[in-house]
Parts: sequence; C-alpha cells; structure tokens
Amino acid sequence: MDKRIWPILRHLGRIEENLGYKLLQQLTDDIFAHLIFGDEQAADQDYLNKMFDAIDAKKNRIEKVFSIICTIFPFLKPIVHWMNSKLKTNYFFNNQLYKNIAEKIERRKKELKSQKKSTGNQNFTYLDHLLITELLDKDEEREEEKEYFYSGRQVTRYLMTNEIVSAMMNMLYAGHKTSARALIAVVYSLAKNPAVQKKVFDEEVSNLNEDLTFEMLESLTYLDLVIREALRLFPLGSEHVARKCMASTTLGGEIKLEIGNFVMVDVMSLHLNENLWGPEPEKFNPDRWLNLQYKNSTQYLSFGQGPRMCLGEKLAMLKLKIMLVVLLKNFRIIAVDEEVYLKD
Ligand code: HEM
Repeated sequence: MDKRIWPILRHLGRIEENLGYKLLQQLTDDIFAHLIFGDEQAADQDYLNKMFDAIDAKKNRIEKVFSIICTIFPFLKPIVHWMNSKLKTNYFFNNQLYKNIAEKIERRKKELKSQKKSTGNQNFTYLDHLLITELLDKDEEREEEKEYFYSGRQVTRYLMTNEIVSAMMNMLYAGHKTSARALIAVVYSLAKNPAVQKKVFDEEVSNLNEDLTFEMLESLTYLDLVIREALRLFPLGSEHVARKCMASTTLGGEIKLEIGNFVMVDVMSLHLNENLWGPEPEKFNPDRWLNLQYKNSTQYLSFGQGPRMCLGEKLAMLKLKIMLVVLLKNFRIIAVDEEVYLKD
C-alpha cells in the first residue's frame, strides 16, 4: 500500500500544508482506478479528477447561459429546464470520459486474451469481471474459470461494450466524490478528537503491517465505528435518499402523498435524534455505537436503505479503512484553526 500512497504524497510537495481535499481526492481516485480498471499510478496522472473537472466546467457554462435565458425570458423556463435535464444525462457532457473508458476496455480485453490460463490466484478488477463472460464464452480452454465465474448461474449473453462503459460510468459518478468526501469527514473528525485518534492508533492500527489483507481490514471494528460515526454527522450523500411515490398514501394520518410526488428524507434530523442516538447526538462519539440498540433499520441512512441503497457501501468502507490505516500509521492528524468549507 505504501508503494501506491507515497508517490501521491511526494507529488503534492510539503504534506503538512497540503493534507487537504486535493490529497484525499487523489488517494481515493488512485485506489478506485486501481480496483475498477487495474490502473497503475492513476493519481500521478490525476486523470479522473481532470475529466470530472472538465465535465463540471462544461455543465457550469451551459447552466450559466440557461440561467441568463430564464432571467430575460421567464416564460421559457419549462423548456430550458427540460433541455437542461436532457443535457445533464447526455453523451455531450461525458464524451471524454466515455472515450477514455472505451479505450481502457479495448486495451484490457487484449491483455486478458493474451494472458495464459490462470492458476487461480489472480487479481481481477471490476472491469475484468464485466469482460470475462465475453472472453470465456469464446474460449473453451478456460473451462475451469468459466465454472468459477458463472458460479452456478446461467449466463445467456455477455455484456456489450456500451453496457460496460455505462456500468463503469455509474460506478465512477457514484463513487468518485463521495469516497473522497467521506475520507475528509473522517480525517476532520479525528483531527478534532485526538483521544479517538489515539485510541484507533493504539488499539488497532499500530500493530498492523503494511501488507493489508481483507481479513485484517474486517477485524478493525473500532475504525469501522469511527467511520460510521463520522458519516452519521456528515451524511454526504443524503440528498440522494429520495423516492418517487408509486401509489398515493397518507403518512401519519395527515400528510397526503399523491402518485408521482417526490419525497426526500430529512436524514440530518434522523441522525441527530436524541431518542435514537442517545445523549448529545451532535457530538462525535464512536463509542455510542457500542451500546446502541439499533431501534430501527432506517435510523442510519448514510448509505440509504432498501433495494436502491448504495451499491458501493462495502467497497467504500474497505477503501476508507485502507486509506485511514496508511494515514494513521504514518501521520498524526492535527486540526488547524482555520476551517475551509467545500463549495460543491
Ligand atoms: C462513503 C462513500 C459513499 C457514500 C456515503 C454513498 C452514499 C450513497 C447514498 C446515500 C445513496 C442513495 C441510496 C438510497 O437512495 O437509498 C447511494 C447510491 C449509490 N451508490 Fe453510493 N455512496 C458511497 C460510495 C459509493 C461507491 C464507492 C460506489 C461505487 C463503487 C457507490 C455506488 C452507488 C450506486 C451505484 C448507487 C445507486 C444505487 C441505486 O440507485 O440502485 N457509492 N450512495
């Protein structure tokens, strides 16, 4: 892990001054790109950030033009809003990202095809798992892996390139900034609560060696609570916990909801409810989880709930643990007086 993280720290120069958003975003991007594409040194190239920044800049420019049009011609608002929503999901904004992913897919397909028959212990990326059915379908010699990957399920067809690109883009959109911001929330909470930081270090991190395994990360139960507590106070994806009503209903005997109404959960009120979380719910206190009688499965919504809950929760928790172990093993995180708010 050190091998991946040190080049990033060096890249940013004097780390004491720069252990901020950029560094944490690069750390998460690097691990993300490595896990899903198998990319090496993604952070050095900083390409994910550059692509997302380019998309955001394009969006901002268009939105500015739209807002001027609406101010001058208010009656055009509905048409402009419709155009805006169409453009946001459009290829127009994402073409650079789309091309980049499609190129990676083609390159990876060639690499996988040229690989000798696997003897088992190979590190497959998320992309490989999407590609593998196609490659195995056409390669009878790989019967052994075919059974493993199909794991008893019948696969009737492999994924087309545009379906794979779209799955990868979903992952990137949903996991790119969320993970970096979650890391920031935890780092901030640890900086403000040195006693908790010391406890994590003394009890769980100090004895670990750098070759982290899945089992080691799973055993870090206190670090797990630290992350969950930070995300309780900073539920950064909470605006996505929203649903469209599929049937009319009445909530609590008084609030009427019609078919097609949009409902957004007030996550912050739930997460700061004293009846659910105990005394001083606004304070960062990972220990509160130790005695918590989980009263209701929907009282903690940092990753949402139900069939549309976050698909990447486990991956996000794993990534956060990896990054936090490496950071805490090598640094003591100290809060500075000045606080800067993230804008978007
Ligand atoms: C700490 C980091 C993350 C947080 C806090 C977070 C939070 C959320 C939240 C609140 C939702 C909405 C859930 C709901 O409506 O019930 C969501 C959806 C989703 N997340 Fe995450 N997420 C994180 C990281 C990731 C990562 C790393 C990935 C992908 C690798 C990911 C993939 C998704 C996807 C695909 C959805 C949409 C699921 C659906 O609509 O069916 N998330 N996330």
